[in-house]
Amino acid sequence: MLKIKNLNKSYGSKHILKNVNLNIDSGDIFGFIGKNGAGKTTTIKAVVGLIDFESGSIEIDNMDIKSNPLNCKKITAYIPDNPELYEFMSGLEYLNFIGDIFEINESEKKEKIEEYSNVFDLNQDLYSQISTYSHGMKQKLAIISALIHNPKLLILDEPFVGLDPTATHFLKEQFKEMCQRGCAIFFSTHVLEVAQNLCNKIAIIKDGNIIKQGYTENIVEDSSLENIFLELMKNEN
Ligand SMILES: Nc1ncnc2c1ncn2[C@@H]1O[C@H](COP(=O)(O)OP(=O)(O)OP(=O)(O)O)[C@@H](O)[C@H]1O
Repeated sequence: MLKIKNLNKSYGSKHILKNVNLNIDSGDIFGFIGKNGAGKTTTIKAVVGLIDFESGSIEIDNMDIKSNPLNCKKITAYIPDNPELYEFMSGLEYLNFIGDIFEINESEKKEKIEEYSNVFDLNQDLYSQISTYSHGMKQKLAIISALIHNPKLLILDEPFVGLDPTATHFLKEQFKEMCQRGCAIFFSTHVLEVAQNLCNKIAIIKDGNIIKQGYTENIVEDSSLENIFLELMKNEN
């Protein structure tokens, strides 16, 4: 569903991503792990078309993101770590707006908005202006806006930051449900416990290099992801 091949990205003279190769299949919940500044957000931004890159290729559902950007975006949902929403809209207006962009029919849109705003406990606040929302409420709204259009590929940057325990629980349940329907989920996180328990596959990036990638159980074996991660950070220095 998402194939990143030999991706290289620099900011000025600083080589940030160094031949990054990642493969995320339908049904995967794929965790992307690395220290601050390792290159996670840069990779994600390249995938969703927010930044250009010098070499390599990115394919979503066998479509190249550079030659077929619109069709890639139609099947992808992206939730950044700090969602910038239209603050002057109410939550409901925003969700309707996103639903219309993705051409969801009226009855399905209404049903999905109701379902997910209940699940994420945002139904009471849907008529309030987004400018009055807390960080966590904005995060929930961004998540709902991604879920209502049923993406084939869901990409999230640090999705659990700022979410309360109930919303965290429901998001994890949604991930499992979506991956059972064949959706591919790719997210960055610093919460290694969540990654270990939730993700069937994991990649670890250090200084722009993928230093480990594969099935979680094969990476962790009888240790813990935290131990493996700390060990890898030591070894690679
Ligand atoms: N717009 C930019 N201009 C110049 N350098 C940048 C820019 N954005 C990111 N970088 C650099 O690219 C490197 C990777 O940053 P990135 O945001 O991808 O890290 P990250 O793994 O997501 O980190 P974190 O866990 O802290 O979010 C860092 O050295 C950062 O300083």
